[in-house]
Amino acid sequence: MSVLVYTETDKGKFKKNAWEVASYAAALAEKLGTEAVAVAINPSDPGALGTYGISRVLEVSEPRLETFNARAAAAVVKQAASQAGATVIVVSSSADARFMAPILAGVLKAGYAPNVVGLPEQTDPIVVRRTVFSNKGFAHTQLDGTLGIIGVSNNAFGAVEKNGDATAEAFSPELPDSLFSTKSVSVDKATDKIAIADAEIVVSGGRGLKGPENWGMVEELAEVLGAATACSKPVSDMGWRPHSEHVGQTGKPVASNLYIAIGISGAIQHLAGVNASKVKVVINNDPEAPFFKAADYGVVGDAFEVVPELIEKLKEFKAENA
Ligand SMILES: Cc1cc2nc3c(=O)[nH]c(=O)nc-3n(C[C@H](O)[C@H](O)[C@H](O)COP(=O)(O)OP(=O)(O)OC[C@H]3O[C@@H](n4cnc5c(N)ncnc54)[C@H](O)[C@@H]3O)c2cc1C
Repeated sequence: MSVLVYTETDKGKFKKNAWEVASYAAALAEKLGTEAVAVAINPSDPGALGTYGISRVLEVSEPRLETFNARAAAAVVKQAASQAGATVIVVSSSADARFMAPILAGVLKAGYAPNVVGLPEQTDPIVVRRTVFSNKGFAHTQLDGTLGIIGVSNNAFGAVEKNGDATAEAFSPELPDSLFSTKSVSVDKATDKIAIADAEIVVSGGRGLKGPENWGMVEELAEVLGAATACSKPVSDMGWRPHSEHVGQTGKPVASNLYIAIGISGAIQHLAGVNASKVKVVINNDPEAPFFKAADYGVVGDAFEVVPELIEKLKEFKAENA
């Protein structure tokens, strides 16, 4: 018996979500009185997972998997689960993991609970709390059967460092060529900016910013905070910002530790996609803007005065605490 975690890599480097799912798997293994084993594809430093509580890493070296392939990844994880004698498999909420996990659930005839926001409330059988209906509610889902797959929501658990060592074992799953018969498309990142999905802090702008020429201060605030930039739907519809920044019910979901909304009214469709964020701050000159009801902190004021002042104060704070 063990907990197996699928830790994702990008060009050999572990993705940020790998630390979070490894930490989750380690805590779950402790709860179940067993070990946490990771499977990683082409990792350059598998031992790094020891810092997050993993004791063993099944290291797959496979050039055909340099580009993500959901069916092949599912085959890897399936065979790793068998090798590790896993009763639970932990995956992230990345687009790749969301593509792979249902295939894995199908081939293993296992239950799959995505959007999980904490350790199981009950372990025999496993019952997890997960967000549903665009983060508007919670469901308590029971994983029946001998094997269950848990998809951990981004930033729901965090990365928890420990003083551990992980031993890496070469693992060579059988991957027939037929798994690679479909063409995989690889998308290079357009910029080196922090991706919304990986961001701990997101700075987002709405129609209140009047035009694309005013985004300099949003980008500067994001840079000072090490944040990703995002926007409301009308802003991307009008072409002020790229569609990749559109967040909300019909855009990207945000589950950051801090979400700063500038000149965004807080329409239900916007909030549906961002309310999984831990702390929400709104800057709006209308005290009646609905976002104030959903926010943890609010500044009633003109964004064109508040944001530059905030940037200045943050720069001062960083200089004093450097
Ligand atoms: C089916 C459907 C799906 C949708 N999906 C999404 C979605 O995924 N994401 C999304 O964002 N929207 C979505 N929408 C649109 C949504 O209903 C709202 O229209 C949209 O979120 C409003 O964007 P906004 O807050 O930027 O603009 P507005 O509603 O125009 O709000 C602008 C805000 O800026 C404030 N403001 C103005 N000037 C200043 C200033 N100088 N300083 C500070 N504040 C100022 C105003 O007080 C106002 O509150 C969807 C709508 C539908 C019907």
